[in-house]
Order: sequence, then structure tokens, then C-alpha cells
Amino acid sequence: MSSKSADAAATQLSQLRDAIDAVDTQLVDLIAQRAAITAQVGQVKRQLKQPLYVPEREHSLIRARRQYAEQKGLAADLIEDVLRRIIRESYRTQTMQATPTSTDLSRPVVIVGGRGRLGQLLAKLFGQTGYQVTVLDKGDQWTDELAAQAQLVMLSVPVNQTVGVIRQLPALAADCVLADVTSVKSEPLQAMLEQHSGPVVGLHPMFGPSVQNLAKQLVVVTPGRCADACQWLLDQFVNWGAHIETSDAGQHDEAMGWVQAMRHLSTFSYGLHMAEENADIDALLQMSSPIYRMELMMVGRLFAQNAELYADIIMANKQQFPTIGRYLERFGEALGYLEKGDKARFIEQFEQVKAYFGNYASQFLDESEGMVQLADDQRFRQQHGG
Ligand SMILES: O=C(O)C(=O)C[C@]1(C(=O)O)C=C[C@@H](O)C=C1
Repeated sequence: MSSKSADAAATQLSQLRDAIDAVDTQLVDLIAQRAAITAQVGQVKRQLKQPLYVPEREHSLIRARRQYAEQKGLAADLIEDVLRRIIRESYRTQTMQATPTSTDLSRPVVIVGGRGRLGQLLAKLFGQTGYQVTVLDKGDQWTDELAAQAQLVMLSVPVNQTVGVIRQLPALAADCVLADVTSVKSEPLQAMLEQHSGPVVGLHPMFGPSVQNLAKQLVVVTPGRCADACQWLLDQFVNWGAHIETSDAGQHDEAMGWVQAMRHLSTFSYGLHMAEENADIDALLQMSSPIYRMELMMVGRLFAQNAELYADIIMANKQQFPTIGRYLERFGEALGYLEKGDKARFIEQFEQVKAYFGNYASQFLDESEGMVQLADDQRFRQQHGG
């Protein structure tokens, strides 16, 4: 290329980049315009007492924009990603729009364990929504008046203390809702039913106290007694944007054995193993594929949290321990035959597990591809600040 045509191409590149800047600026203006509209929507929904998160509406708007994107020759997934990210901002701006679903705001909501992290989040949510909130924690005393007045007593105490705290509760008003947010459900639910003859419900918020808002967060509900009288509480979580799944307490605990004990313990062991073997995290990260980086993140994030909390959660799922013992055996068995070079046995077992996962295997592969892409964007953002 002559130096003249190189100069012309360089000028053209700079002009094209100016044009991109202008379009990107318009994009920002449009997103700001949309944010102003969704803030108004939030206010109108507050008047109508409608929830933060409206899955049907999101589904229909995304489907329509996907079709339009395709007409324009764009990837439908691109537009869906962009819209979902923008909608996530709507949740943030609309969080203050929550409306109370209880008809009586003169009676207090009592959060027992309200100075713990989840307790603080709950106290904040109820407080921002217009409830009178009383927090009780270690060393605080119930008064007769508070016990007689409370419309809701919500227990947010460490998992190994929940049943003990329930047994110490004073007599509550007959229509007071007694609820807990412990990560195991059968024993606390039974204890609450024995302690209080009024409405009882077990809740398991499947999120940590660091969430910014409850949009799309899952709360598992294990019904106890007088479901109608507990409904306002469930509606309140829905109003905050949460998604509710109802389950039998026993079924919940069985599933949690897998999610909590099995997963946390194997994550802990993986981290322990890395530490004892002194694996070089920097070197692993430098040479990791995005999916391995994600796996490492799943391990590392555990150790940014509270050791006692995880010990309590794992030990509260003791029913899972025999299964975990069998996991160890299988791990050892696989290592043993691979050491002996028995590839056929590995392939045979692999096919067996593949058949067990069925359609989920390919579904999980597809789903994780999207997450891998996001993790990759995140990685470059961290490395290059871009
Ligand atoms: O339509 C609404 O109800 C909104 O609050 C707006 C909006 C959006 O940003 O488009 C946000 C949250 C809802 O889940 C659905 C859609």
C-alpha cells in the first residue's frame, strides 16, 4: 500500500470510529430515556400494588424484540442479552417502589436475629415498605406488649440455633404469623407448629444477604398451618420481586442435602486440596479456559464467606453423609481404574451417566455456553479495564 492510500485509510478509520462514537452516544441517550419511563412504570405499579418482577411482560417484550432484531439482520441472542441487562437496571430503580401487602401497618413485624446479615436485609426491606420493624437479637428481651401486638415473627438465626430459639418464644397473638428463614425446614417447621397454634410457614430464601434486590430471587415456601393467613407474607415477597416455589419440608431437605451438604463439602475439599498442594492460583488462572475459571470462582468464592455458617449448614444436613461417603468410594474407584489404564471402564461409566442426564446434558451445555461468554467478558474487563 502506498503511503498516500495508507493515509486515506487511516483517515477513514478515524471517521468510522467517530461515527461509532456518535451511535454509542445515542444508545446511551435511548437507555436513559427507557430508564426514565421504567421509573414512572414503577410509580404506577406502586399505586396498583403490582410486583417488581413481571415475567410475562418480560417474555413478550423480549420475544417481540428478538423477532425485530432478526428482521434487521442482527442476532436475536444479542438483543436479548442487551435487553435483559437493561431490565436488570429497572429492578434497581424500582426497588423503592415496594408496597405493603398486609392491611394492618399498625402492628409490628419482629425480626428475631435481625442484626445478622440476612436479618438486617429483611428488616431493611420491611422497613422501606412501610412496616414497623422491631429487631430482637442476643440479649434483647421480648415484652408482653410486643408478643401480643406482633403480626409477624420472623426468625433469622443461625441454623443450629433455630429450634432452640423457637422453643423460647413467648405466647403470640392467635393471628400472628410465625415464620423462619432457616436453610433446613423439617425440624424448625415442626418446632414452630408445636410452639404456636396460629399461622405458621417455613421459608428458605435461596439467596445471600448481599443481593441488591429480590428481583427473580427464589424463596422456597414450606406450608405449616393457616395458609390463607400467611398469604400476605408470601405476597410481600412477590411484591419485592421474588419468585415463590412451594415444597413439602421433607422434600426440601432432601434436595438441600445435595445442594448444601454435597456441594459445599466437595467445594471445601477441592479448596483444601489446592491449599495443601500449594497450587499456584495465578498460573492456573493464566492458563485456564473460561469454564475452568468459572469453576475456580465457584471454589474460591466459598472462602470469601463465613466458615462457621458453612460448617453449620453442612452439619445440619447430616442425612446426606452416607451418600457423601459413597461419593468418596466412587471417586477412589475411578482413580484406581484410570491408574491401571482401564479406559473402557471409564467410557462405560461415562455413557451410563450420560443416559442418566438424558436431555439435561445438552441443555446444560447450551446454558453454560452463555455463562461462559459472560465470564469471558468479565475476565477481559478485569484485566483491561475495558
Ligand atoms: O413493565 C413493567 O412492569 C416494568 O416494570 C418494566 C420492566 C422493563 O424494564 O421493561 C421491568 C421489570 C418487569 O419485570 C417488566 C418489565
